[in-house]
Amino acid sequence: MTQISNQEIEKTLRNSECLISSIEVAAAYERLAAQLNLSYAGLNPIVMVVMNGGLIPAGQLLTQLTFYHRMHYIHASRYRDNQGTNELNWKFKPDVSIEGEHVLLIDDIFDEGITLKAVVEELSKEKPLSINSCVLLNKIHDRKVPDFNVDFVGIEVDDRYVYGCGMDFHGYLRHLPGIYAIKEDKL
Ligand SMILES: O=P(O)(O)OC[C@H]1O[C@H](OP(=O)(O)OP(=O)(O)O)[C@H](O)[C@@H]1O
Ligand code: HPA
Repeated sequence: MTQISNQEIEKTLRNSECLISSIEVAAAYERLAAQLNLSYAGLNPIVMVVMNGGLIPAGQLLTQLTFYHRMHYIHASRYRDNQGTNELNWKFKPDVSIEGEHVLLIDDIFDEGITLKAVVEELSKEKPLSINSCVLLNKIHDRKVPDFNVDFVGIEVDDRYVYGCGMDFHGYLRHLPGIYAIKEDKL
């Protein structure tokens, strides 16, 4: 990923508005953790972080989990091929057996749903006992993939390109503790 100068990044930050504050995000993590703790009590699942974006939400959630679990990760990215079709590019497939296991995927955002749907379809071939997904954000629009839904959602977000809390702006700004977007008049 190409480097962007610090000045350009600072300009992006000046042109950004906060859509969801770090306080609201922290409250969403608490709510999500409480739901997961109820759903997974005693189930001893494998928690799979969907890299890169899932890293920060997973880190924030894991310390609040009260059920015993093992943590692994997968690395998959969406890309549009030259036919305009959405494909999933597997960069790292799980190197553990998930057969007969409860699996919980954690990602940052459910946008069109291409990534999580494809990941769930692929991992389901290995016959896990259950496979569910959890995201910090669900983006509200009517372009979702058919026949798939995410199971645990922290916050609904407007249909804008967002960054922070794991989500990037040209590879940067994943570390921001709130959710940001470019101001409408600066687009
Ligand atoms: O619901 P979708 O429309 O599939 O979009 C959501 C996915 O897109 C982003 O990943 P991306 O492929 O950009 O890679 P990243 O995690 O490295 O940012 C994000 O982290 C989700 O995994
Ligand atoms: O709004 C978004 N921001 C960052 N990454 C994303 N991947 C899908 N949608 C988004």
